[in-house]
Amino acid sequence: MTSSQGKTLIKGARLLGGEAADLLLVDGVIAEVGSLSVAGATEVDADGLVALPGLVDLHTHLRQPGREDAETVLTGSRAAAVGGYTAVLAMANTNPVTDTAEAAERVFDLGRAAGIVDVQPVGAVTKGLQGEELAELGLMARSRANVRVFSDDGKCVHDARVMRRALEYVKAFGGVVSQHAQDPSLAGPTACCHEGELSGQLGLPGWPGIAEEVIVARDVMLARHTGSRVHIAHVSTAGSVEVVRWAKSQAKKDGRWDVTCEVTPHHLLLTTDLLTGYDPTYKVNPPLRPAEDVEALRAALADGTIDAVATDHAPHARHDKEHAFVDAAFGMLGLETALSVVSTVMVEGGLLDWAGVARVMSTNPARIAGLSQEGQYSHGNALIVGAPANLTLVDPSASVTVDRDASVSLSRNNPWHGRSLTGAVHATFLRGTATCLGQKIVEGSS
Ligand SMILES: NC(=O)N[C@@H](CC(=O)O)C(=O)O
Ligand SMILES: [Zn+2]
Ligand SMILES: [Zn+2]
Repeated sequence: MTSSQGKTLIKGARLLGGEAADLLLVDGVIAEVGSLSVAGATEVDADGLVALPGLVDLHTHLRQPGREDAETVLTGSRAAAVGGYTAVLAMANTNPVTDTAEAAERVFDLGRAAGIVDVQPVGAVTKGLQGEELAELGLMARSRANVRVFSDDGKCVHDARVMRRALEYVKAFGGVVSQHAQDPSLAGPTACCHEGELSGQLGLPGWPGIAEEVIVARDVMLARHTGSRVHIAHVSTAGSVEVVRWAKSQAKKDGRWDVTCEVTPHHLLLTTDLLTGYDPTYKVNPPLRPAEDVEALRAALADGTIDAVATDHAPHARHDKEHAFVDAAFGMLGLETALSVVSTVMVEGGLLDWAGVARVMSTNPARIAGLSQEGQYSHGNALIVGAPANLTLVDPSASVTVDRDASVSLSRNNPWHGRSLTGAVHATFLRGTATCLGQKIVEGSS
């Protein structure tokens, strides 16, 4: 383990892609920033590397408890560290569902025991994700796990009355409801790809963008009505972005509502025409969309309409994924490749600078998840003296060809396999301790 008690000196990193400086990490915090030479410190050569605050993923499926053959809190934490993350929000659609304080504390404790990233459990909105009765929202919030984000992800909270009650409830403790926006009456139970010309040609039951958009529209109005916080998970259409852009412009006027949203790396780059080969690796919910939607998502991430990039890392065992397209499980891996995809699409594409990447992959997600003010467990901080030493070193010019078999995840449903991307995570530090160094997980950090 790299000097958890000792000192680490990061030499010559470009802070948020700007000026180069040395960073001294001592006892879990950034102790000094400047031109430094420190006797007895472990030195990390960061010449040419960009330093970002540790990445925060608002949307990770860790599969424990229940599907430890696909991922565990430990293996998912390793994948997160390799991907530059220092905190992840673990979705509630496990078995059993994270719908009680005890269940949330179990996930929280597994995360602390792994000790590689801060694992923050997401609480279910409704018992068993059934969409009917509210789960123990208050008890989860007051538990040791300090749950602030609630989601039935995998399922939409489709009953407007239930959504309204949930928003009213979480408002009391500054919680947020993260909505998987998909109206079940517009997206039938067999839908498995974007509804359009191609779904007709392929003979696959499609689900239309409007199934997402009507829920986004309803929920931003519920956010206004309740004065509570709605976060839209994995927005995938130009129409959703339009609704959020409108809601944010209105919210600026009266300050009464708070709407945020996230986009996944795959919806920023992959399009629905990948489905022509019926490869279930590309089967995901919400589905890959046409290029016009992808363009709108990129523009919205650049202009701040979309607040965050979140992976929706969704590991699946081979026997659940390797089926005929209609029968395969929904979801794809994302933690290890997210930064490289964002670097390729947004930075190389001239749409965001590195300060912008820090905003959408660390600062904004930390704020949305309520992790900005948690003392030594705080994330998304500026790289300044006294801040917790959660940081990521990125090599902006590294050229990587993704190899799914090099993954530390237990699953192999990797849609990026064989693709070349520009920009890669070099190292990750959690409270001053390297969890990933030279693109490798640090042995013993678990
Ligand atoms: N994204 C997916 O396609 N699948 C997710 C569920 C979800 O995020 O809706 C999963 O849990 O596998
Ligand atoms: Zn979802
Ligand atoms: Zn998800």
